[in-house]
Amino acid sequence: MTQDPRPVADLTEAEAKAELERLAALIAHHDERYHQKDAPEISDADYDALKRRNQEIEAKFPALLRMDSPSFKVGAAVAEGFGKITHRVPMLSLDNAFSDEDVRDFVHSVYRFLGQLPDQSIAITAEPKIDGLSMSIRYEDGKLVTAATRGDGTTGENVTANIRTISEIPNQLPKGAPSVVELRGEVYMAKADFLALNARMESEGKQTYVNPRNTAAGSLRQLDAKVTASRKLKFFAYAWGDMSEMPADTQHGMIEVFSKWGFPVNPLTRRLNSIEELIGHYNEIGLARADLPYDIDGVVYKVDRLDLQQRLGFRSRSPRWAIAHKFPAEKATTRLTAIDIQVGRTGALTPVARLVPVTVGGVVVTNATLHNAEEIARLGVRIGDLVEIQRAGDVIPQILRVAESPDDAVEFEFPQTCPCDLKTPIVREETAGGVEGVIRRCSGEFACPFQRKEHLKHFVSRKAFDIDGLGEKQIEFFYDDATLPIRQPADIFTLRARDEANGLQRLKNRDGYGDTSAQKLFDAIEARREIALDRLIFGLGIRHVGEQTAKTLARAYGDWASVHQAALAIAGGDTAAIEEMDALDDIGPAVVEAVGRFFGEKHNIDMVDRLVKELTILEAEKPAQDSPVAGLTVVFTGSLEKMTRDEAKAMAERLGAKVAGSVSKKTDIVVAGPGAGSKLAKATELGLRTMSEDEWFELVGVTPGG
Ligand SMILES: NC(=O)c1ccc[n+]([C@@H]2O[C@H](COP(=O)([O-])OP(=O)(O)OC[C@H]3O[C@@H](n4cnc5c(N)ncnc54)[C@H](O)[C@@H]3O)[C@@H](O)[C@H]2O)c1
Ligand SMILES: [Zn+2]
Repeated sequence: MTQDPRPVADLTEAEAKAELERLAALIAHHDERYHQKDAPEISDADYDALKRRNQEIEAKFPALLRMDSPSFKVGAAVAEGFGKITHRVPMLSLDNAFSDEDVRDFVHSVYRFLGQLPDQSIAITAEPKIDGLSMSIRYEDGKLVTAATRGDGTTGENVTANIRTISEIPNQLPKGAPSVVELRGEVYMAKADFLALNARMESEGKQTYVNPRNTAAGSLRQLDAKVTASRKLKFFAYAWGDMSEMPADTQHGMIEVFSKWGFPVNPLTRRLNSIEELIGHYNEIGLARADLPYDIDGVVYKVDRLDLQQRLGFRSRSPRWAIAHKFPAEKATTRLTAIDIQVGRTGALTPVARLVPVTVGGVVVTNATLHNAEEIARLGVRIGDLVEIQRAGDVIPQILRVAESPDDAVEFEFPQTCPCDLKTPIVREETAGGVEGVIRRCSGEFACPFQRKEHLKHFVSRKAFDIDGLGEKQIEFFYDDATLPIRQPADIFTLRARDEANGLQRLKNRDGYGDTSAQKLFDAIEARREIALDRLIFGLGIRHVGEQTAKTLARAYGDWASVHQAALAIAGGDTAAIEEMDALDDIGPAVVEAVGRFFGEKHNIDMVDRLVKELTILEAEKPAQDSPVAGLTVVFTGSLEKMTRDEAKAMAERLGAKVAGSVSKKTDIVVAGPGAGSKLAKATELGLRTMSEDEWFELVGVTPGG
């Protein structure tokens, strides 16, 4: 994207025609990547540059204007899988201003259009331009009825169920609100929630997201609203569509009404009276930008009076009464002095570029992520290079390109071992997403000091050992404790004995522990000395061995001795053992390989041996082979009335059935409670066997509660 295109002034008409054709196709491609797939390939600044070039050529050669010109288009068409909603009032885009000059031009054009003299001041509202995705939410008689994305401006995606999961958006308007209200605004993800989500993705060994905007869009445009619900999306109201009645006559007044109705509105909104004030406010927001809890990419100016808005009207893709004053791309050039390897919680090794400190958009940047070895190769970056960096969406700075490479720059060699110095091999993993998805990990797992603490947290987590009073916080506390350290799982079960050796004096009377709480902790630990086989397997934190896989393994092998023997055999390369595990339902080569790798490391074997000595491991319950649902795949949906989801799942599994989260052709039975929605619809569509909760109990011959 950095190649210099030919200046517009030098283009012949034939060249301009070809260039417009190229740009139309290219921009349409990037629109689809950004709006439909939530996965842009180029930066917003580069995208905006393409649009501007297109506009400049069109301005110089008006006769060449294409029917499919990007200048007329808004967003992209509705993605597959969603219902469509036609907007009664179109959802448009905004014209952009990139300089103070552009802002002046905008204000002057407003005055000119209205025939107003410059001294008759026209109030203009300034609102931060939230970097999320716009949403139109329709209320009828006060009740939320539909919600739609912008789509191509005319038709959007029906995301009503997803929007209902956002707690900041009321389901009900207060009494007295107009009978039809189409409220519009921006759904976004706060930076902190984005970082927390990424930390979680990382701890689950999944590839992380790139920025809050795409993550918010991707989280909202989910066919399964449960995913949306888990993502903590937020909202700011700033516009409207179809309204049966107008509750105010200015932009600012409308926003105040929205706030009274219970919608979040942005606190940095101002009503201003001159170009100088607009630019002053823009500069102020620019300085505050880095510290805001959410990403913004500019300031939107809107003529405040709604009657004037109406007179000004619309162009094909944007209103004449508003403009987005964008912040410049946050780029800078600096020297790369070193590349360090950072070890994440799951052992993922990320190369980090150390930079000569440089200020980018008001923030001092000293590091930039290089993502993985493939990215280093793609950029061709070497130590000592002058690099161009960008703060993308305010999160982690990225290296865009090498600006200059001196002769004495040094090639970076990706290390063969983890900085933890265990000399355990680095494992290269390919997750979805091509070269971007390649992750290298330290295979040290429990033994790698960078990973051990996180493994311990996993070990005590709810679906593993689930020890009351011993959670993440306490692991942090005990991990580095001088007198009673917990450095590996077995240490948890020796905690009391170690304390006893000191007359039970070490734990109590400090850091919040008294007689009772210390005793309570010891009791909770004792209660878990007897543990279900699947919880133990899951608790070990073997890569790819999640809760479900742990259950499958437990059920298949029955007892710990058999699991252990099989795992050691697999580590030793025993083909029969490998094939046996590989043949299990839902278990693929990745799991078998991970088990083999885990039990191929002496430190893991020792850790497990020490732990197992402390435990009584229960045998797995054998699933009933003669049950009427043995071997079938069941989906529970809707609200169950006689059992919880967990109970339903456990019962079905006890009866030898497999419980799935989503309906597919492979589903055998769908048990639907009241309020069952899309899953039931899909089951009916696929002609699957569906039944009520009661029919389910009848089928399996169980009396609820009995
Ligand atoms: N990187 C890429 O490949 C790529 C591709 C397409 C679009 N884009 C980016 O998307 C944007 C262009 O798309 P666009 O058509 O949505 O235009 P836009 O983002 O420039 O302006 C319109 C949008 O601004 C948002 N907005 C936020 N706060 C607002 C407020 N207070 N009042 C009104 N609107 C507000 C709304 O969602 C509205 O739809 C640009 O930033 C562009 O760089 C990038
Ligand atoms: Zn390591």
